[in-house]
Amino acid sequence: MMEAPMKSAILAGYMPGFGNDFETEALTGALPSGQNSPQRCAYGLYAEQLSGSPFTAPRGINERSWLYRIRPSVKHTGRFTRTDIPFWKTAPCLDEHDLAIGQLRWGPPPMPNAATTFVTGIRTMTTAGDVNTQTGMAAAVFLVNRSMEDEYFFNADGEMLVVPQSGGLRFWTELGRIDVTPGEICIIPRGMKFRAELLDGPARGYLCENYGAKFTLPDRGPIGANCLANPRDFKTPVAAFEDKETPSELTVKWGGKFYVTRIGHSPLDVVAWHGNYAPYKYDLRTFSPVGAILFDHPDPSIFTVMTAPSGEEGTANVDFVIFPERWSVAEHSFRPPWFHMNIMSEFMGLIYGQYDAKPDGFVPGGISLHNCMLPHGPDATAFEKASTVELKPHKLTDTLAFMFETRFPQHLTSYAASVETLQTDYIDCWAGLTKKFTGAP
Ligand SMILES: O=C(O)Cc1cc(O)ccc1O
Ligand SMILES: [Fe+2]
Repeated sequence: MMEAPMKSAILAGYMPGFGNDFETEALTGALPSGQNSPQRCAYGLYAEQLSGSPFTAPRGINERSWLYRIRPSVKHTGRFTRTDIPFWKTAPCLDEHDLAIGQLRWGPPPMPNAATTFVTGIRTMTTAGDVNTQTGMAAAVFLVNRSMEDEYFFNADGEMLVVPQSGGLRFWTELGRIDVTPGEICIIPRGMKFRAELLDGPARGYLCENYGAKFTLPDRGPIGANCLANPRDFKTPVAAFEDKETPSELTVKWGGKFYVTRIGHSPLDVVAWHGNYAPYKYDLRTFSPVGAILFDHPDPSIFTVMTAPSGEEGTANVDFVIFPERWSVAEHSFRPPWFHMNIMSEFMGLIYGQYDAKPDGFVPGGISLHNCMLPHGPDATAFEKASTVELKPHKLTDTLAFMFETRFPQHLTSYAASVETLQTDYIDCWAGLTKKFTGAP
């Protein structure tokens, strides 16, 4: 009998690790050995440094890559002119609407009828902080029905955390190709040129634009050297390049405004590179959750995949937290999230399945927003069930929700305040929580 072919743990086309010093070449000998700037590079390539941190940043957070490319980036920009991407908003973006504060929830925003690419299909929901002081973030959905062709983009305002919810995307970036499908995420660093192609019909998902320090892995403290997000599960693409002489346009997001320049070739022309400033992807199903194995419900920070620090210890500019499949085993405990008011502002999305605190109304592709100090918690149905259910070990299967949580209040865009899937009756999910106090113990 023929044996089934052995499946390798190594993902072809990617290099494993988080923040490693990678090296990769698409043509043999393209990468200089032992130095960054030879007098003449192999293949007639130009050497260029792309810095993701100030030159003098401490070693642990110093990030840069050396790119060996057909033309230097300066030849990928002619004169810029202003352009509009009307629904992509940037902080500060205040007073766009007159909706009162409140707990908010949306169904999946509708796919536009017009053609939308990964860039024109961004619909910003909230902005927080200020791009000019490199603090805060913006949370968006993307609704994409067309691939980018001879159209390229880079974001000078922040790194982009892409969380697909349906369909898939292929990011052709300067440093290589990343395919990302629901259950995976990818990060495209500030300044990295790319175009996005659809993999399988229209795509939708969520985007966090992080204006602050880059996402990194949280310290594990007493958890030790393993579990949560393990570095080997982060995958950076190997070098791949286009040598394409066709009329193209490059759009840049800079200071919340958009600029375009027309060029006669593809800017994705990096033949080889080395360094630690690079795009990467991560499969959220490789996250190894650690939780309460006897009683009580811990803080959701135990599920932090990545954190973008703000400079103040323990106070993230953005935390990216997931609620993955897991066993629920706590004894004599109310197992779902408790009622709470938090200083951090929580933007949540659902990739698939059901979220335990909100069995109804929070649907895949939907969004909830619980802003700074606005009370929330399990809805009445979830509360009743979790208060009375027999507490056997129970597996939460086929479920994946996430949260972009920031220290800065999240302000709604006019799109978020007016999109037809805004659930104006969200607050009613707590209406069934009645007074149970009788005075008797
Ligand atoms: O509000 C939410 O659903 C997110 C959340 C989950 C949890 O387990 C504890 C706190 C919290 O904010
Ligand atoms: Fe919460």
